[in-house]
Amino acid sequence: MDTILRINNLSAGYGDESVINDISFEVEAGKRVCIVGESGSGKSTLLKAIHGFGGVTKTCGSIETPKDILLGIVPQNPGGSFNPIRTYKAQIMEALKSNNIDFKIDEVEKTLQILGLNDAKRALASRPYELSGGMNQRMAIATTMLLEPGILLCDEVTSALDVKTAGMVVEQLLEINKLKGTTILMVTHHLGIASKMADYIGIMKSGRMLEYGPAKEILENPQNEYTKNLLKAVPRLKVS
Ligand SMILES: Nc1ncnc2c1ncn2[C@@H]1O[C@H](COP(=O)(O)OP(=O)(O)OP(=O)(O)O)[C@@H](O)[C@H]1O
Repeated sequence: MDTILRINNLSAGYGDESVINDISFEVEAGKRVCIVGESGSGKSTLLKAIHGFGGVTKTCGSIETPKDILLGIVPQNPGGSFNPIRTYKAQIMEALKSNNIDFKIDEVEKTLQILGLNDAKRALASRPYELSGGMNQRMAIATTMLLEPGILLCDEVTSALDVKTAGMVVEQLLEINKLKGTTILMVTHHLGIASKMADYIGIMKSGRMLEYGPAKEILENPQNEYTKNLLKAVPRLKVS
């Protein structure tokens, strides 16, 4: 399997100050990776450094992806990336146009349906303020997916959702990965979500990657004390 993302000794932060330090890991194409860590551990900063936006500056190391690959990011609060009073259809058309992708209604509706938005016509005619948090989150994932990213970067996409809706969004991300083979890199503070979704898990604390490896190994045989304690706080994990 080809490596689609290689991070070598990366340090990055804001201005001159690094908030993530000496991070190295690789992601194979088509895999699902979850980076888990408590609030402030640097997960969003890592995603922003990979995506190259959000004012994050790289102070050391490298981020390698294949040439011409598009990195799609679903931010923590997608509300901020949409105009609340314009229809999703207008905003999706605009996003596709600026990436030189044709708006094909069948393709758009199919993507919305994979994400559980079965009444795609209604969703497209809606404005963000008219939809629930869960629906807006799925519209954000759908819009990013329509740009055909090689890697889908997801920043805490379930944190604002109730448990049931969060579970649905995770199922739908798994479906996207299965149907389209999209590599997914998701950051979350929820080890339970990582256990459901990830092929590989990285554990971050205080800007460092404490351990990174196959999900089964991290969940069943963690090497780091911090990971062991995190696992104790999630008592009934099952790895399928
Ligand atoms: N725009 C910014 N300017 C300066 N410092 C920032 C900025 N954004 C984040 N930080 C700092 O970087 C550190 C890591 O924050 P980051 O948002 O990456 O953590 P996180 O693990 O994603 O947290 P959360 O789960 O709460 O989103 C924190 O100390 C935070 O205060």
